[in-house]
Amino acid sequence: MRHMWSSINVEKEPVKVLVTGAAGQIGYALMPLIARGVMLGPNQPVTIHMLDIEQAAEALHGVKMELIDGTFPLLRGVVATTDVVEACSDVNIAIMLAGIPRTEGMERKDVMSRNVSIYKAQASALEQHAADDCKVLVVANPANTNALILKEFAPSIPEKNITCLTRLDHNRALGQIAEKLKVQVNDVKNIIIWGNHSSTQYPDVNHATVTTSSDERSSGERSVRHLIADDKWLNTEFITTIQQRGAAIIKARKLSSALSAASAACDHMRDWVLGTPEGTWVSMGVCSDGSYGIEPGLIYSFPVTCQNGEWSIVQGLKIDEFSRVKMDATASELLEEKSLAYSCLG
Ligand SMILES: NC(=O)c1ccc[n+]([C@@H]2O[C@H](COP(=O)([O-])OP(=O)(O)OC[C@H]3O[C@@H](n4cnc5c(N)ncnc54)[C@H](O)[C@@H]3O)[C@@H](O)[C@H]2O)c1
Ligand SMILES: O=C(O)C[C@H](O)C(=O)O
Repeated sequence: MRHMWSSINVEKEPVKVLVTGAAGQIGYALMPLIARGVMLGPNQPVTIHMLDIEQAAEALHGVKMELIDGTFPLLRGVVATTDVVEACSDVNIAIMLAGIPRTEGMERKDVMSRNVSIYKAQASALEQHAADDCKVLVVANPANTNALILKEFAPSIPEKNITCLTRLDHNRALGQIAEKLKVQVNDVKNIIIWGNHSSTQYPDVNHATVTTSSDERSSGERSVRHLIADDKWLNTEFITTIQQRGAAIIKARKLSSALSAASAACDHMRDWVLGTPEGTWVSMGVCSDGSYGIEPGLIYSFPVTCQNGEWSIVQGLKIDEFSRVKMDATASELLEEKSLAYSCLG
């Protein structure tokens, strides 16, 4: 199988991008971003493979018509199908949105029994029909555990190619810090989301910095914790705001987040494929190798940098006692979710 990422042709071959659950609300926000080059870059043609279920086939066809009507120069083809084999064939990237979202009052793991079975079934389709180097991003909830099930039921897909979305939480945390400090969100970096995309996740600002505008005596990066100078807020309200942001959006919209989720999915894939900027890390749910004492094999959100299409966990960060307790609590929840998932699968 050819390796798409090393291509140096001026006229690049299209990358095949699978979007499952494509007739849903994240799909509707995501598709134009992919077609415009926001995910894979302004010079990378794409073919989009959209998968949904039979009941959504007509709506899926409507999205296909809109993509054609969008006259996107990078879009070289659209497949709209309810056939999982056709959808997965030779895809280089898979964005997995398929599943039911939670509604008000539910935790994300409450949709487990419906959603994990989709990931078990679609694991083998991806394993058998996707390109060998296919990069997979699981967005549907419970995202970490769906990705874990996909990994376990597709053992020939390299573990490093299966990830889940915690970039939305990461971006939410950047947004809250930027609002608090009244700075540009672009100037804030190196926040970390540890653990599960759930209400036990731990948004950690201990290594985060803000690029301050230079004056004669000071320029460069300053610690977020130092600039905010309010440990009580950082250790309580900030953390719960990020943990509960998804629920707050459901309460307000009566629907779960979609435009921010689609945007975060693009950020995740773009950085994975094209690389993170020098000196910047991002959060991704990836297979633990035991770093920071997290059980190997769990899909856990870590700080990562990406280069040449590969992510690596940032090593050597100092972890204080407060952080350790929170990182372990979210790891414990993931272990519980794993056994719940297996009991749902029978
Ligand atoms: N990780 C994150 O940060 C994050 C953020 C937002 C939403 N989510 C999750 O993403 C998922 C999608 O959200 P949404 O708002 O687009 O939901 P949605 O209900 O609008 O769309 C889901 C789509 O999946 C389809 N589907 C269901 N079973 C399928 C199957 N077996 N194969 C193919 N398609 C199937 C449905 O028909 C529907 O069109 C939900 O689980 C939601 O909770 C995760
Ligand atoms: O919270 C949800 O259920 C949707 C999504 O995971 C989110 O974080 O917005």
